[in-house]
Amino acid sequence: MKITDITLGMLRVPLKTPFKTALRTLEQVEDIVVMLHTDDGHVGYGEAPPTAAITGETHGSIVHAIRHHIAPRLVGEDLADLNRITDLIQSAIANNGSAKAAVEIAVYDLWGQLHRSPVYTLLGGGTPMLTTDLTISVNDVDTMVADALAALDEGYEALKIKVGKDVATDVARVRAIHDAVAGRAALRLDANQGWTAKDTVRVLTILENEGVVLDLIEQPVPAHDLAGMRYVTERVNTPVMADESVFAPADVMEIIRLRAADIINIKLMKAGGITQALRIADIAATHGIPCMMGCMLESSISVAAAVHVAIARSRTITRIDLDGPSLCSFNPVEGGVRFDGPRITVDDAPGLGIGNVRGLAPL
Ligand SMILES: C[C@H](N)C(=O)N[C@@H](CCC(=O)O)C(=O)O
Ligand SMILES: [Mg+2]
Repeated sequence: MKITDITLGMLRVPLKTPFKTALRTLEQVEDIVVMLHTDDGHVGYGEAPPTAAITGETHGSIVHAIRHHIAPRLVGEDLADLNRITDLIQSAIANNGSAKAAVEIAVYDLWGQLHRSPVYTLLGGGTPMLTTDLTISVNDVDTMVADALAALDEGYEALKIKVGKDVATDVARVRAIHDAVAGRAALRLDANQGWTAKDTVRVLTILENEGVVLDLIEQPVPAHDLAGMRYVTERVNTPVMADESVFAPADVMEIIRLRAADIINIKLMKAGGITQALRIADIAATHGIPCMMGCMLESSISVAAAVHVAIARSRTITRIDLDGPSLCSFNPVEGGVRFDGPRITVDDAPGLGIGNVRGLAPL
């Protein structure tokens, strides 16, 4: 099975409600879809979201990196040599993790089709079922409480509450949701770099003293501030999770060396795809550090790939934040992973199991 062509499309899917974090507000998924075509008529799918605020990537940069740096290296390559192809992708250009991830995901999809097995089986196997949390966007207190209660009605057992705005209102947000949820769901906070280290310790000390038990606090301080992250980790009981501070395997090694965080959030778009995400999970496993599998604002093509990785590394990846497809107003993908509220299930279709993607505009 040899790669003969690489085509791109634009996928637009409106969200059910605007997605709001300390970094940005978004009303629709607008992602680049990669299709790898082979000499025997197979198609592998991948997807890249332009998350400029986090990865620095835009639509333009993703398309340029794929068309001019990555794709020319892949035509004629044989899927039987997965390692060679992933090396070619990773060494094509520095950074540009989402562009690399989209192409790599499509390669793994084809690799699974070549071996007539789901990707997770080829990565080591596991139970093809996960449970995701749901993100509660940062809004006024009443809206967030209503959103949290609606999520409970849909069966979610873990909520990822976006904070990182002004500290006093953030405390009020978490307190109100904690009281309304009354123990029916685990509560995770994600400040998306919005607080200082001292703010974070202040907020968490107030909440902890009031008896608010949190599953974790994610990326409270700016990505580069590992000293600040460590300052927080040393002073609060709530587990601290690094997100924007960890893109590559070297970043997780530094976090571990500094003891700057308790948990790592792995995302294919930060890592540059499946190969590096597996390395991060394996480094974390070696050091006994648990991981979350997370996503950007992505639809069910690239999130499907994250699902396969999370299943295959379920001993290390113990928390799942793969709610991108649940935030979308419809699923553009036929076949593939099934996203049904908090429940995610995978059938035994080869690769990622994607049959077709509806509404793709050619690029
Ligand atoms: C969608 C997911 N639950 C999430 O919150 N992901 C990111 C932010 C993604 C984005 O801005 O597109 C995170 O910070 O964990
Ligand atoms: Mg985060």
